[in-house]
Amino acid sequence: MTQLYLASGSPRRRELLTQIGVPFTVVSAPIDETPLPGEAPAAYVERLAQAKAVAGFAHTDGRGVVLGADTTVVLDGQILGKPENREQALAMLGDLSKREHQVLTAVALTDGRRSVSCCVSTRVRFRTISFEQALRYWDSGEPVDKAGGYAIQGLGAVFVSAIEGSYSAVVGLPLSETAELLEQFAIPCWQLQEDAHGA
Ligand SMILES: Cc1cn([C@H]2C[C@H](O)[C@@H](COP(=O)(O)OP(=O)(O)OP(=O)(O)O)O2)c(=O)[nH]c1=O
Repeated sequence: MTQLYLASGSPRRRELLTQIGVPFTVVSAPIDETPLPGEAPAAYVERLAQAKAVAGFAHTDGRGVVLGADTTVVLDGQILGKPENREQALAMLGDLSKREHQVLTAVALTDGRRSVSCCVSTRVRFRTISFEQALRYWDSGEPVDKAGGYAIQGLGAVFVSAIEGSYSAVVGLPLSETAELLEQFAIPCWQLQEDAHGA
């Protein structure tokens, strides 16, 4: 069986990959996440996902497959990354209030010879967020390491009035598309533990 490596420090991505029953080993390979001048958001997330996979591959024995992913929030064509401080987080939440935005998540796989990737776009609509709510939300500690300053899987769920597309992509890894990419490297999902069904 091909060994899968997850090049990510994100606990969300670990949980999501575990959810679909794929065994993996985490490798840490931080990269520079600065957008290139004039870079389109979809090109940006796909480039970062590929860069994470390639950087992770350097930390393996060269015989496995490495998965990298990147998530960003896009509003009016602008990339909203992780807020660097309270002011940035409050500004992001204020901008997202009562509007629809896109969440882009790209996934890339490489085995050192062949690389595949995809980018998934999901539409998320927020209800009105008051300044006081944004302040309290910041104080919860949740926005700090999340693209766009919120977590749909956490307290931030109360802001989400509608979603069109992939929920798991918003959290950090589009599971249906990831399964398809894994199949291209003959890595199946649902690798049940033998003792899980009494075998
Ligand atoms: C919009 C949104 C983002 N996020 C998270 C997913 C990502 O972890 C993070 C975006 O940052 P990323 O740079 O995509 O990922 P990361 O730095 O957390 O992890 P790594 O690069 O090591 O893989 O925002 C949520 O958890 N929930 C949400 O609703």
